[in-house]
Amino acid sequence: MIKVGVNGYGTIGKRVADAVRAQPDMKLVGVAKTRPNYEAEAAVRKGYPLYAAIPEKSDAFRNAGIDLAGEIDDLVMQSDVVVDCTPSGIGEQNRELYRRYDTRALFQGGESADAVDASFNARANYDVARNDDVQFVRVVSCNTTGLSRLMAPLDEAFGVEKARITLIRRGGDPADASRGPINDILPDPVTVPSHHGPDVNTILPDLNIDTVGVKVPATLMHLHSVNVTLSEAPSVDEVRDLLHEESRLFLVPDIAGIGGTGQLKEFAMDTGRPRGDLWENCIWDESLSVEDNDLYLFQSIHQESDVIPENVDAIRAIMDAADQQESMEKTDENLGVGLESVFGGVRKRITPRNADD
Ligand SMILES: NC(=O)C1=CN([C@@H]2O[C@H](COP(=O)(O)OP(=O)(O)OC[C@H]3O[C@@H](n4cnc5c(N)ncnc54)[C@H](O)[C@@H]3O)[C@@H](O)[C@H]2O)C=CC1
Ligand SMILES: O=C(OP(=O)(O)O)[C@H](O)COP(=O)(O)O
Repeated sequence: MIKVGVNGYGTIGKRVADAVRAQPDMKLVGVAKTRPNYEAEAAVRKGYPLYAAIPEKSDAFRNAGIDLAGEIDDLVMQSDVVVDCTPSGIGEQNRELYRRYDTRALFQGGESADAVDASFNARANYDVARNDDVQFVRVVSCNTTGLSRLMAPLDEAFGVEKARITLIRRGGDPADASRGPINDILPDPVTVPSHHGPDVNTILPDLNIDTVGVKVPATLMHLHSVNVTLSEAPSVDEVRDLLHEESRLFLVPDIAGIGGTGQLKEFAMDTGRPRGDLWENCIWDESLSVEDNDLYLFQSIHQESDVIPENVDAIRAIMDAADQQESMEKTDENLGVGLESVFGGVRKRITPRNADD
């Protein structure tokens, strides 16, 4: 049983805690929070032991009538792995805390690749974390996760000569009132190519990829406009069959009448997904096209949740507790990953194409 702590219980942390609890081979030791807000109350209601992320603020919890299981050092001591889900840049400051107790830690995409021993995506480079020398692993950001999951099977099956991606990025998360834009479209980053391509290269070092990003007044999901020049010239059906084999790629059937990210989220909520989460890349099936060697498609990424199954797999990988296929299938099975649309028939479970290597 892998003992897991979560440090930082916000958009990502609360989802990681729920996903860990759903795994039969993991025990959620507890979650660390800075203040007794509505998310702390939810953690208590779920029975998650609560730890003070900042010891000096412990009294705030007691004054709010919330019993603490301890302070952050106690959580780190009791955990085999801590999943650090603090705001961008804070994780790096916590490395010494984890080192002090020789506790392995996962960081999120807001941390620098230089701050860790390895950057991780379960489908593209799972084994990179299965090394005794690896104490700190970064689960790459939602956009990099979505791009790595798509490029890995395409490169394995057809060879990728060059990928060119335009990322239409949401301005902030729905619950994040401090962000925008409210009424603008921003080249963001204005420098091109953007940081996303090099971030994908922390996962797929040899991939020839250029990305550009814009930010728009939306909160629900990101949207990628994808063009990939392949070494071969597959048919659209060959590409469709390949993508269908991946449990974390959902081909949105045209018959479903899902015209955008709002209806995608509505579909997720209608299917009963917790918080309306979409752990999978959502690729519009109708957008798939191949012109000679050039593949085109649109995919949407639910930034709040696509990294969640990746964190679960990274826990097993850093503990060397399972191989890629075993972990991804276990994660998918216990979390419920692998959208099965009644329109598109039951999806095949993932069998990583390099599983037989
Ligand atoms: N929200 C998103 O779309 C995505 C975020 N990420 C990354 O995940 C990480 C966390 O992001 P979010 O969950 O969105 O942030 P968030 O702001 O929703 O949650 C962060 C939580 O950490 C708490 N916190 C602040 N300082 C802390 C400290 N010193 N110790 C412990 N907890 C502390 C905050 O109170 C908050 O509850 C960041 O690196 C971010 O870049 C990655 C993919 C997508
Ligand atoms: O868009 C994201 O990161 P990325 O575009 O830098 O890959 C993630 O959703 C986190 O971004 P945020 O820091 O705007 O919340």
